[in-house]
Amino acid sequence: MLIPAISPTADEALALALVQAIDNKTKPLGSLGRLEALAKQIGLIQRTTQPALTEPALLVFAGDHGIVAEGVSAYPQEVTWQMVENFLAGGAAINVLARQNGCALQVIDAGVNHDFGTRPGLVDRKIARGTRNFAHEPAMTAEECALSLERGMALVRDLPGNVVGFGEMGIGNTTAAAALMHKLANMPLAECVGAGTGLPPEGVQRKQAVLESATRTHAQVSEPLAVLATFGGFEIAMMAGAMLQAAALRKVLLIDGFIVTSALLVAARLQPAILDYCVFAHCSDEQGHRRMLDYLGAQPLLQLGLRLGEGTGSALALPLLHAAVNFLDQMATFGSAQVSTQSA
Ligand SMILES: O=C(O)c1ccc[n+]([C@@H]2O[C@H](COP(=O)([O-])O)[C@@H](O)[C@H]2O)c1
Ligand SMILES: Cc1cc2nc[nH]c2cc1C
Repeated sequence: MLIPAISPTADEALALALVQAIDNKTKPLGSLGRLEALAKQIGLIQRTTQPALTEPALLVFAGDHGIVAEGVSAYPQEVTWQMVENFLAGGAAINVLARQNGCALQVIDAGVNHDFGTRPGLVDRKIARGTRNFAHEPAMTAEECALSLERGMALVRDLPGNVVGFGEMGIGNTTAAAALMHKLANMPLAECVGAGTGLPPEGVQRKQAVLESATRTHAQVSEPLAVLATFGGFEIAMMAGAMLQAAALRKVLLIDGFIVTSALLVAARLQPAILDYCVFAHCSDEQGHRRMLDYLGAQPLLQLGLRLGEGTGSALALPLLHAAVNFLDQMATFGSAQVSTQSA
């Protein structure tokens, strides 16, 4: 498997030109706050002082997890395929938000434990019907992990636009994501484990005990792809591949919540420059997400108390990307509007 090359976006001359263009707009210096940093980032990604967003797409990857046999989620595994059906019928939160924000939605079966048959609208990239239970054995083989990454990369090569949002669905995947965080960001499990879909405190304790035992079982695993294969999910690995390809193609990546960010942890270990291409949509209420973002040096745009997944944060942040690009494109400058500049 070939991991695509990703170049840092740094370009001093272009950065200066972008800052000048932003500072020339009819507003007090810096007064558009985070939108200014966003406009600069998108300009650097697209290598222009006139960035534009085309055909944003949201990819929602679904997969099941063998670790659910240990009782680590508040919901049963069949919710994964039932929610996939809901996505296809247009009735989930992400359908509403993607529609509202003019974002195309692709739903990908990365490894759901269900036979969907031929379902129009569902992108079938199924690796297997769920991962193995990593309490006892690695969740995937190295081959399954590599195939997941490759399928994610191929999906993004076929996308027309220059913005890709990421989302996921998978009962049990906050347990997988917590393990990835523990191993890849080197944080104590207690800081990585949260309530997921809504475990009560005893449930969170149980989840932590399951993870403590599993990480002891696989204590020798440390290399990022081995960590991904041991603890990850098919949807997480496919997302990591899709993210790497999207950054290699200089697209803007919209990063959603706890699980999507855990896929980025893997991708960033393989290609650190990927972070230049990432816009962090929001900070999830899942305990652990804030620390995961801090570890990556990421500043999320929104904090709305969301803990849903599906790419809902990504979809909600898309209008802010449009705002950043539009002010740079459409605002008058001090010169063109004949407005006086700062006096002192
Ligand atoms: O995105 C998040 O931060 C997030 C936080 C908590 C839960 N989720 C969603 O809930 C599911 C995983 O929760 P759990 O408790 O089954 O591990 C999965 O479908 C995720 O999309 C998502
Ligand atoms: C109903 C439901 C919807 C979801 N969407 C993402 N994760 C989810 C988990 C549950 C339980």
